[in-house]
This record gives sequence, structure tokens and C-alpha cells, in this order.
Amino acid sequence: MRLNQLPEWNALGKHREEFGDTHLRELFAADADRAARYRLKVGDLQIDYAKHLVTDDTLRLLRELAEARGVAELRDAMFAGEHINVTEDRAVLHVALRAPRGEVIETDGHDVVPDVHAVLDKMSDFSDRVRSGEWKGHTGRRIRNVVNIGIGGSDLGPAMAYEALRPWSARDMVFRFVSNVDGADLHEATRDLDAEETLFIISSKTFTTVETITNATAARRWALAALKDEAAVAKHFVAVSTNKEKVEEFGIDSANMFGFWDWVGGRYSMDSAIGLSLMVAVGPDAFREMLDGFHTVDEHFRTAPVEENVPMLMGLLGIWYESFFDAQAHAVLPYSHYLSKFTAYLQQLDMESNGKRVDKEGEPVEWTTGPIVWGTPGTNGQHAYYQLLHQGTKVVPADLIGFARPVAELGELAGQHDLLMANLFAQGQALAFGKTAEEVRAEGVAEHQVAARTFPGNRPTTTVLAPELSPKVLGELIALYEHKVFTQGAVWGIDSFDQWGVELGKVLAKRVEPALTEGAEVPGLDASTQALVREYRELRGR
Ligand SMILES: O=P(O)(O)OC[C@H]1O[C@](O)(CO)[C@@H](O)[C@@H]1O
Repeated sequence: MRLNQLPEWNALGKHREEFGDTHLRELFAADADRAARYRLKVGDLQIDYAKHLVTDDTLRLLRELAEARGVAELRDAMFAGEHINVTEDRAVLHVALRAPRGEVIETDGHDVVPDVHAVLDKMSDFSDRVRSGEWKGHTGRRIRNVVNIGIGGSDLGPAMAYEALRPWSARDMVFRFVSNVDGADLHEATRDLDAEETLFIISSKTFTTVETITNATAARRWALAALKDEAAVAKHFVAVSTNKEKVEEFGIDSANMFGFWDWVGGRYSMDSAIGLSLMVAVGPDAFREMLDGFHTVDEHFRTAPVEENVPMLMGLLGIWYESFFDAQAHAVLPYSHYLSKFTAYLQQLDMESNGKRVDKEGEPVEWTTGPIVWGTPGTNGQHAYYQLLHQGTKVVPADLIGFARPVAELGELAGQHDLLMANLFAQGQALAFGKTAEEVRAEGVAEHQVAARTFPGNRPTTTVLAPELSPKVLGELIALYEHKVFTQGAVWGIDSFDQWGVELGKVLAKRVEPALTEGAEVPGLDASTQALVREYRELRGR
């Protein structure tokens, strides 16, 4: 039966009508235990979901929906290595990337865990050699700069995690991440570097992605212009890929290639060899601690009953708002400067996974799917777009993520941490409970300002609180969102693991390029694009 014909779905619709405008003020007033009951723990993460527009009935109905849609069965099929990525006929086994040595996870009759650990060991050995200076550049100098070239899942994960774990990283080395085919990206990343001390990590699952291959080719030109010897490539370029043939064609020795597998989706690959630049930065031990964090949440997701299962709960709450409150967006607001790239990372994870309009049977869905994910670190966002969150016309459920302890190396600047966290707690409170017109009036505010200074509240948030932003906690956080996205895709009945929607633009860009460079006729080019191409050529003096 289709999702919107299920009795469980219709029961939620009816419940929504009954819920009406029930306010969080009322829900808290009616239940002194609400805050104590609506919290869960997974690994190091404390999850407060009391500030959600839900009652025990809502949660029960959402759980029943998850059961009716077979979320747990699909999860088990994923862990069992079944080909749940149906349109690409592939297993989905990123959970195997963090399985401890000795665990058995099979797909197509093959245990993948030993393969995972063989690559991890090779990465660890390489990282140690680069970090210690044993790995020398072509002229005998030690490597001081590492430039990761990749895009999408081959960039966002390591770039985000490097920012997050800067305090754990080798402070005497420079790490840069180049993704954009705009030459400015590579230019800015290399302009102050010495090629003799620079290592490029070319990260691409397919090794055919045009942006990455274009940048990698340009990087090789840049390096060889200084090093003046083809043989230097072996010391200054390594590859991370599933495509050995293409890596060799590019000129990188497969001995310097770190592999992974087609059962790792790009946006689920940061804990595979795609994380090599991160491992060089933070060292193998911290990287493995991060994997441990991922694994902790994997085990929770795999074994916790649905009422205690945090990723399932987060996924179901999202569905409640999207389908029954018309929420179109979801904000992720980390109160940590080090998580400045976290939401951008989640945008690919969530939107490339669940931005789908047909279900697994190829039928158009009749319900909304993945939200627009956005957000930047607090407190910056507060002085920019929080106005809309507090008083706009849209409901934007938000996750507030914070840490009890600042990172040790902040020294006396750690004193600012309480103020940072006070802002997080204050925002959750203001969004939930707002400020009534009576409260505004009681402050003596002039009547003509009362409406504008009233806060409706009832804006739902989840608060995620962890002791500190450590490698393990980072792994836990990422896995939490991976499995949240999984849960939502399972309920919606879509394939969360393909990404056909990115293909058309790639094909058209290839077709349009000769029109820009040579003025070639492009068959089928629409009139608007033709005019733009003409204007572009004129502006370029062509
Ligand atoms: O690692 P690759 O093969 O270069 O792909 C990069 C990115 O491109 C995409 O395929 C989208 O175009 C992403 O899914 C992927 O993470």
C-alpha cells in the first residue's frame, strides 16, 4: 500500500487536526515530567526533544508509521549487505567502514571487513610516514602541505571534519581542500605553497568527475613546472578511488592508490579512504576514534527499540513537520566555530539522498520528501537569519548542537564558552515559548510596537549536547544524521542511495562548453541559453 493510503498515515493526519495550535507552553504546563521523559542518550550525545510539537500519542503514531513502513527491516537489510540501492543494484555498507576488526559483514557472499581494515592499515602507514617526515618529496624535502582535490562527497566530508578537528591536527602542516572547477580555487590553494613540500591527494570515487580531473591535471602541471621531472608525480600525487584503471591512466602508480568499493556512496564515504587527508591531519589514532564514534551510533541504530532509537526519532519528527505542518526546511545550527562546515556537509548527505520525486517502484510520490537543509554556526546566524526563525511565517524545525567543554587549546578564550552556550539555550527557549503580547505590554512597550515585538514561539527544536567536540563525538554526530536520513527515506519509500538528479546538468555542461570556446552550434539549445552564450562570447571578445 502507498504511504498516504496507510491507516497509520491517516491516523497521523487526524491527530494533526486534533493537535491544532496546541502550544509548547501548554504541553510543558500539563506535564511536569516532560523534560525528563523526552530525552535520550546515544554514545556521548544527550538528545533533548521536549521542545517538539508532540505528545505521547504523536510519538506512538509515528512509531506505528515506522513499523508499517518496515524501517527496521530495511535497516537490517542494509546491515546484511542486501542491494537496497535498487536503481544502481548495489549494497549500501558504509556501516562496514567502521566495523571493528573481526566483525563479519557480508555482501554477495564476501566479508568486507578485512578489506576495510587492510585499507585503513595502508592509510595509517602512509599517514604516519607523511606526518613524521619519512615520506619525502622528489627533492628530498619533507611534506608540509597537503591539498585534497575532490568534489561532493570526495571533498565535503574531509574538509568538514578537518575544520571540526583542527585542534587535533598537525599544526605544523597546511591542509587545503580544492573542489571548484573555478580555477580560483586551485589558484588560491597553491599560490603560496612550495611544490617541493606539497602533496596532492586526488580523491574521486569514479576518477572521471570532470571538476576533479581538471583540477588534478592543473595541479600536476603546477607541480611539474617547479619540479621539472615526471618522476616527481610518484612522490607528490596519491589517489583515493574505486577506479584503478583511471588512476593509472592519470599517471599515479596504483601502489599510491587507496581503494574503496561501490557499496560506499560518495556522501557516505568520509570514513573510507576518502578521509585520507583528514587522517594525515589528525593522525591514525584520532581517525580510528572517530570511526569508533560512528560505530557506537551504528550499533544503537541497529539494536535500539524504535522508542529509544535516536536517529529513527529524529527522522520521524522531520516527517511529522514536513507532511503535517508544511515545513519545507530544516535548520542545523551548531554552536561551535569548528563545525562551520557541518551543515554544508549535511546538505549533500540529506538533499542528495532524499531529494527524490519518485519512489522505489518509479511512481511519483504524493507526499513531500527531503527538506531544504541549511544553517551556519551560532551565534553568527542569530545576527542574520534567526529573525525569520522567530517571527517569520514558516515553521523551520531546527537542531541546536552544542558542547559542554571548549577545546583545551583556547586558553583564556575558553572563558567565552559559557556565553556561547547561554545563547544556544536561550534560542531553544525563545523559539519554543516565545513572548506573548501581554508579556510585551507588561514591559511598558508602546502599543504600536506590541505586535512586532511579540514572539509566537511553538517553533520546534532538538538540542544535542555533548561533553566536547572530540573525534569520537564527531563520528557519532555524522552517523546520527546518516541514519536519520535513512529512516526518512525508508518511510518515504524512496531510494536514498542513488543521485540521478545530478546527471543532466553534467551532460549539458559538456555539450555547452564547445559553444563557449569555439562558438560551436549546440543542437537543441533553447533560445534563452543561446542568447546567454552569445552575450558571454561577446563579453569575452570572441
Ligand atoms: O567521487 P567522485 O566520483 O568524483 O564523485 C564526486 C561527487 O559527485 C557526485 O556523484 C554527484 O555528481 C556525488 O554523489 C559525489 O560525491
